[in-house]
Amino acid sequence: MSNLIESAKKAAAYRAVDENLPDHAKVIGIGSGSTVVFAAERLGQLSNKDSFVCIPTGFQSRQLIIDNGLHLGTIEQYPKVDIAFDGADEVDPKLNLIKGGGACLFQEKLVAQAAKTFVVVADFRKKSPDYLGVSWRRGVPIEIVPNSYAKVTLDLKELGADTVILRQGGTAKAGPVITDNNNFIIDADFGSIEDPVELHAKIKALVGVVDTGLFTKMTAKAYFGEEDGEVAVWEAK
Ligand SMILES: O=C(CO)[C@H](O)[C@H](O)COP(=O)(O)O
Repeated sequence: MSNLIESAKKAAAYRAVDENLPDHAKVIGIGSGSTVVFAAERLGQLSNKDSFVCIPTGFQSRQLIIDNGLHLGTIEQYPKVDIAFDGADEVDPKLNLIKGGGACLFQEKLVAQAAKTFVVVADFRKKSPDYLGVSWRRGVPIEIVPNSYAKVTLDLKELGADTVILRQGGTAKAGPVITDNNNFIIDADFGSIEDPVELHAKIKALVGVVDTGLFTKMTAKAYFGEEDGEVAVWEAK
């Protein structure tokens, strides 16, 4: 199973890069997670890789850029990104996303929103048949300023979350996960999300919230590596 999933991720990422990289691209965003590893690998194989800079979305992503011999830039230097590639935890048919499973959502959203074209790479498990929150059952990741966690927890329950969990480092760290921006992550389960735009707006309005893992109206295409080796492409309508 794990080989199958790795092959699916690789097939989706390679095809997404091959089909979407504009000839003139000078600034390319690189997301975080295990699937975008293959997008960075593919970019590193290009003969013209000295002609563009790559903008990371966190520590892991910066390492990917360096390890693949790509030129590293920052979003402060390059606030206009030609195209960005990133993974997702769940994708609905309207190309709304849940992201932040790897706790990198704020910088991922910053780069995605700065990008002219935002392309998702994923394996078949990330597709939702209708709404977000159906196949990804761990809740919506929300980055918060640390000392707001108790208040934001109460606020999220008032907004209707069934469970609100401050994400812990587990065996890797005693206490909460600290993001690349020195913040905390809350995972709030709202069940099936019929209107992610409205839910995002309500959560984002809470004092203490930096951003949510609901990415709406920003994805142009999503590439899914399938179990049979094929790649499915969903496009924004
Ligand atoms: O949002 C993310 C990190 O914050 C990742 O892009 C998302 O979790 C998908 O990761 P993977 O490709 O490993 O499934």
